[in-house]
Amino acid sequence: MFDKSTWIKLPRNVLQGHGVLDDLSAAVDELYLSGDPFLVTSPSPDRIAGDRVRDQFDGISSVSLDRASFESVERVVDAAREAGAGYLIALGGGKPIDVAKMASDRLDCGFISVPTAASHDGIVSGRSSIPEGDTRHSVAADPPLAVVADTELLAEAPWELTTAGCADIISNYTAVKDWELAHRLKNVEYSEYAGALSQMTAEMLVGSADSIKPGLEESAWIVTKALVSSGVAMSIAGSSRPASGAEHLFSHQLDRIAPGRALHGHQVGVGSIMTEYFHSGARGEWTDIRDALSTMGAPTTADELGIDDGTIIEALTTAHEIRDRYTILGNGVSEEAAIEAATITGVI
Ligand SMILES: NC(=O)C1=CN([C@@H]2O[C@H](COP(=O)(O)OP(=O)(O)OC[C@H]3O[C@@H](n4cnc5c(N)ncnc54)[C@H](O)[C@@H]3O)[C@@H](O)[C@H]2O)C=CC1
Ligand SMILES: O=C(CO)COP(=O)(O)O
Ligand SMILES: [Zn+2]
Repeated sequence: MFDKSTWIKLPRNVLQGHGVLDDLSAAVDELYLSGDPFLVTSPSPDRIAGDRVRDQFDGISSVSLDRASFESVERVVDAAREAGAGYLIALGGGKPIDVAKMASDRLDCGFISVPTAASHDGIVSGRSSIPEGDTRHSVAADPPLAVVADTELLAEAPWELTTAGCADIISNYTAVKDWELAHRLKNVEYSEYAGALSQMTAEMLVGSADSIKPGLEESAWIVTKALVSSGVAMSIAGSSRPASGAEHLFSHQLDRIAPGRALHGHQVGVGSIMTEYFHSGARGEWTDIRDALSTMGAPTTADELGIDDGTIIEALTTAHEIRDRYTILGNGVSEEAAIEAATITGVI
């Protein structure tokens, strides 16, 4: 008997372009939602674009968060319940979007993703990434019902947020290699389609490197398209595997040991240089990853991340403990091997 089945959840409307934030209420009308909206944001995005949302939704209640945590999710759930909200609007970077994604799952309602930074590929994905104590949960949640990505707004965001988005996409190269390895060694389920989409997304972004420059709205356009495509790969896979391998474990561990030092995308980019070295050796493709990051202006060294060498080595040797996800790190790399990899690749 044929017993395979799958359920791919994707957004219904994806609006991308100059000034589309002003079409947010029209995009919401198209979804035939009932009840009032509730805004989930964080301080800078609220200051930058909160009023443009409020202007379209009279009297909308809101919560502004400063971090992604299960506590923040509870805060949103309580406040949205109290306000009698019918759906959520997430405005900001990856953190408010992840919190709103999980809260909407708890509230059994939909949410709309309104990124203010092209900094991460959770804009569209059906995963919510939330740290808790010594671990990091990649929680299954529904993807947004709609995405409204205003390239004018995204292009005005600090440039390093866009280079973080580029690096989050470039890390797909090693994430897919880790996924294939886990499939071969541990029989982890692998989707050829999701793996190919994720890898092609990284290849297309690198192919457009010449058009990714500060001050060009086209850069925000190219990077956002890649972030959407990578999020779709995660939705097809039903896991973050196509976009999150050992380089993400390394970054999640840095978030624990050295919180708030560097952006998620920048950390995974540097992680990807070293994990590519583990995959293919000193003459392998780690130089391609480093060069792609550097062409786009993303960090390639510990110094550029603002993180000391010892912390890089600690994160690399303990990254495998973050969660039960088999990668090239296996059961852990020794301190000597970590120092050698970080030194040869010029990270430290
Ligand atoms: N669920 C998923 O599939 C994914 C989740 N993530 C998660 O997303 C988070 C990383 O996303 P980030 O956007 O880097 O974090 P973030 O939401 O903390 O944003 C980074 C900083 O940029 C600021 N910011 C945002 N838009 C701005 C603008 N237009 N102008 C000025 N400042 C602005 C924010 O206030 C914040 O200080 C991590 O927690 C990561 O785990 C990342 C990728 C995928
Ligand atoms: O950051 C992500 C993909 O870019 C999400 O991955 P995690 O599941 O590791 O949080
Ligand atoms: Zn990521």
